[in-house]
Amino acid sequence: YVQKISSSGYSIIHSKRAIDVFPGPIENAIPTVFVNTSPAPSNPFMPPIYGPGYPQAGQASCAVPPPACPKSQYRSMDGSCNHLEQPQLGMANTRYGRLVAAKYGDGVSAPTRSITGDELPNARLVSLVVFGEMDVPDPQFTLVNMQWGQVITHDMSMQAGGTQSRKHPTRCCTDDGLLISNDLLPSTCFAILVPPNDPAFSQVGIQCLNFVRTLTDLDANCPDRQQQAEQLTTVTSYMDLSLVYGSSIQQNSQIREFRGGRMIVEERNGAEWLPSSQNVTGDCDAIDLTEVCYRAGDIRVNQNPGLAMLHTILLREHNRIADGLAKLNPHWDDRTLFQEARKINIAEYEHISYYEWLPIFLGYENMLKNRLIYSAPKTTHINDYDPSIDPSVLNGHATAAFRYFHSQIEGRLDLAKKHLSAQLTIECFRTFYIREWRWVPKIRLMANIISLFVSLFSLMSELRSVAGALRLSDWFNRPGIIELGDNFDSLTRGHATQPQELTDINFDREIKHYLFRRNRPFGSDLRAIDIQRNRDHGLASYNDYREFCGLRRANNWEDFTDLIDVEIVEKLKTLYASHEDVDVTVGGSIERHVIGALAGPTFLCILTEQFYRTRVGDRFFYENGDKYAGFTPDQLAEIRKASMARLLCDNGNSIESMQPKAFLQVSNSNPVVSCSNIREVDLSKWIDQKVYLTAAPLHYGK
Ligand code: HEM
Repeated sequence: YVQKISSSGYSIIHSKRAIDVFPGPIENAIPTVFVNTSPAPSNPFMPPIYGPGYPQAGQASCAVPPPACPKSQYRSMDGSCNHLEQPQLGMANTRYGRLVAAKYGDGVSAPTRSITGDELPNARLVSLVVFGEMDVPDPQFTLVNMQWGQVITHDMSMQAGGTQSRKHPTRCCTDDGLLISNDLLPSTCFAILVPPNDPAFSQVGIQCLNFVRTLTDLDANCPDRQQQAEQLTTVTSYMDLSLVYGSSIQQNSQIREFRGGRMIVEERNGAEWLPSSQNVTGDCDAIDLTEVCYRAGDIRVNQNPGLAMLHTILLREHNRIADGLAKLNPHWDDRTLFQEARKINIAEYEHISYYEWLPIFLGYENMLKNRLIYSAPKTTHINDYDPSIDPSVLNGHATAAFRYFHSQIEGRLDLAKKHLSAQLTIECFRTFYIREWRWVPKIRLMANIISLFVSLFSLMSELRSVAGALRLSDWFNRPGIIELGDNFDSLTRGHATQPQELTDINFDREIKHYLFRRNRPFGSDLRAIDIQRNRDHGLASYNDYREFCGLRRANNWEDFTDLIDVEIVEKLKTLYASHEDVDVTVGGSIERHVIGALAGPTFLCILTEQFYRTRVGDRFFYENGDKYAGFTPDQLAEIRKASMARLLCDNGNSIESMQPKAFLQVSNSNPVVSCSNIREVDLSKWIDQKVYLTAAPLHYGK
């Protein structure tokens, strides 16, 4: 068992050594192949857009927990009082947690350096040499899988002081990509320098990629700061759909309708959409003020079309539940309807995330063994809340391990229509069979019965065909595209049909050279940013994390070959001065995967630790049987029927069919079926009958 004290003072005692937990053989990873980029498209540069509301350098605040926690059956908006004795745990504007002590260049806050004292190898160079950009579709998983991952990410953390996709007001590079001279350089700058002969950026003379350091508890002068800097995260750590509801009461009140328990929506073309941003040109790369730009519980909502689509679906699900509850309990007031709908929405999301999504990433057996999920009867609570577990999001998780899944991003978003022939067959059936069968000759009846079988067959196989596609970098920060024509449903179907990119060392060109290009020929490189962020946050080395996870500490380069292919280790040798220097973001991303999981042993150890803490450190986790805050056994059984497929069915504009396992591609064992054949959560179990207080469920765990 691993028994380590983290830098924030708590010990990790539950997890077995990674080597014991994952004893199986290791799969081969895809070899790196570096493909040169195409010539730059000739789009003109857009004028720079500045606007109010961006976080400014030096602007960070520390959470102030309430002096006492009121008794509440619902989560607070800012995460406070989830832990009753330490109300600040998991709150917005608190520190990331750390598994392994920080390794700052100056021991306090400066970016990590080599053990030789020199700078670490250039982040863009590492991105180009170690990571590929091949387009390798995943054979099993759909793009919804990747997109749900980003939803979970945005729910759990957001580094302080960043603008994410929007142009940062702190400039480390000039607008034409040159480094600003040292005497004018803001202190939060840590620009990524572009190496000479860069296959993309050198074509247009870009020598510098903007990068602004994350704000820390030292910047914010937090009262309980220690000597070493700890980065702050500005959203609640819990999986509580803070991206939908906001991470403070103020944020929440700007998106809540305060009627019928509903969240604000705007109606256009017969559908309900997220409310509009109050600062269109500031929050989006809008060309004019009439362009659609959304407001939600998280400022990153507009970042890409798939994300805006899932935000919309989660918002509609809230209102769908609130409306359903209002019909069943007409005596409930707005607050009760809002909080109950929020509680159900969060529970469905947690259920989908832990039982449908995470097993794909962490492996079902691994999750069972480490008590992240249970195989329990449907009405049985799992009472594993442990107040000794800190629910904070770990720096090694958010800044290294979870970002490995940037590899799943696809640069082309398919728009999938219902298949025309299937549609025609259904129409034919409707017209002739249903309306006219009474009086048509028998022969026509026979023909129509055949047509019924054909249409059923089409339904059971595949109803979709690709009618177009969006280039990701054309639509960063321009979410309005999802409202055009039938795009919302087509994008939803597309995400449920299209393979995600294979989880490997390849990162799509759209995020490797064109990230947030804002109509310019090139943008930035997300992989280089991930590596630079690793150093900005002073993460301990790959070797340190190996050791922490119970794996063998390498004494030389060759020792890495137990988990990493020899050819990749050879590449590392050409870049890093020592095997002790390898960044965990890099080392963890090139390990061969553990069988049944989508990561190698080091990242799997960090991810497993994180999702254990996120579950067990959350007093409101949906499976808890707390008499006051939990669900009744019958309600819990309903929540456990929630699925990604049904969520998409219920909240599209007009999605009528879906494969039952939406994270998996359509196949004979996962055919597209009518939405009515996919189980739904029956809200009648929420009819106010006061049975709740008398229920005596069986309990698992303590
Ligand atoms: C089109 C999809 C995505 C885009 C464009 C994107 C882009 C970004 C960007 C720009 C950042 C901030 C980088 C920095 O300044 O350090 C970021 C952070 C991050 N991303 Fe992604 N990402 C995407 C999908 C995902 C997915 C699928 C995952 C994981 C499953 C993920 C995990 C993370 C994590 C953990 C962070 C750090 C969050 C924080 O604590 O601030 N992202 N991403």
